[in-house]
Amino acid sequence: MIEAQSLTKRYGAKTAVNNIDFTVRPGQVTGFLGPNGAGKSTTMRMILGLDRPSGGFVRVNGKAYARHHAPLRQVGALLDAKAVHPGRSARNHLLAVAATHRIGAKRVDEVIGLTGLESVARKRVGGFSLGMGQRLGLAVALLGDPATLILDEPVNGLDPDGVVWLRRFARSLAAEGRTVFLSSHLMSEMAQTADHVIILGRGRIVADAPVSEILAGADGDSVRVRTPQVEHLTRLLEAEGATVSRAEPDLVSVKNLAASRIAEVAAGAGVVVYELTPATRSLEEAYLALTRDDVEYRTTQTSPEVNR
Ligand SMILES: Nc1ncnc2c1ncn2[C@@H]1O[C@H](COP(=O)(O)OP(=O)(O)OP(=O)(O)O)[C@@H](O)[C@H]1O
Repeated sequence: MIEAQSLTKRYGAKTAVNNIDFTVRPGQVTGFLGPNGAGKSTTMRMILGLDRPSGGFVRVNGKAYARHHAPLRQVGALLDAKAVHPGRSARNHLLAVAATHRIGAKRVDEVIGLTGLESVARKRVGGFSLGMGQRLGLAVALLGDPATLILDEPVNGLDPDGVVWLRRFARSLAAEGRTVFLSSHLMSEMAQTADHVIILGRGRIVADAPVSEILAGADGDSVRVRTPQVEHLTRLLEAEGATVSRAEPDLVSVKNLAASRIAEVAAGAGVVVYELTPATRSLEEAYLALTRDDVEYRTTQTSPEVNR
């Protein structure tokens, strides 16, 4: 269980995490989502006692991380998979970390098996691919058989098989009753892995809900309408009870009105329409809509591939 209250982190004038409250519960996978720079890593670092909050607090399994006598046995974390001595073998690296907590070689070999590292366990970590490095990071996280796992962007660098493996693995850890908290900037990834998501935008929580709820909310149908007479058509459609939001200078998204009715209204008023496309909003779009105002560095591309 992870509990944050009024958790805040400021770096000079910049507020990276702004007074957030949340609880991550055992027995399920909780996804931590947000665009780059939203504050996910900073929050995870505070959970793990690597950064001091400027305000508020966060507890893991009932206590601040630093107050646990054997933190590896409470919390397993995967933050930066590259932070490993390159000359050591994977097994020796695990043995070295295990020794700090009086964890024996038997458990080291167990986690090697759990993470599928048997064939490379005696190879130098320096030659590992990113995916193998991620598996090794996970093996370290699991050494103490912790009740809580915190994984920062764990699918980064994994090949498609690795992604499927990690997804199943995260779910099996949660099924054992553990708290599994993993970050990602991809909603589509979380939709397949997490039971619950907490979405961060510019240091604030913009959603904290079961994935099923976000999916249900994402299914509102809309119609994309491209026209050079945006203002005029918007007024006409709103008079019909539609909700119209502007996506681009000449493009609107229309809800609560059928495409056929939009066409009739436009034709009746002599409004030129270049495009009229009924669209079902994908989960990815729902996520983008939630975080639209919170992206620090925006590209000019606005419509990602539909991805569910
Ligand atoms: N040590 C630091 N000093 C100053 N600013 C920082 C520091 N660490 C993070 N920030 C700023 O805090 C904000 C949140 O960063 P953070 O890395 O937590 O975001 P994130 O959601 O994890 O993003 P990413 O996916 O890019 O890692 C960003 O604006 C970042 O530039």
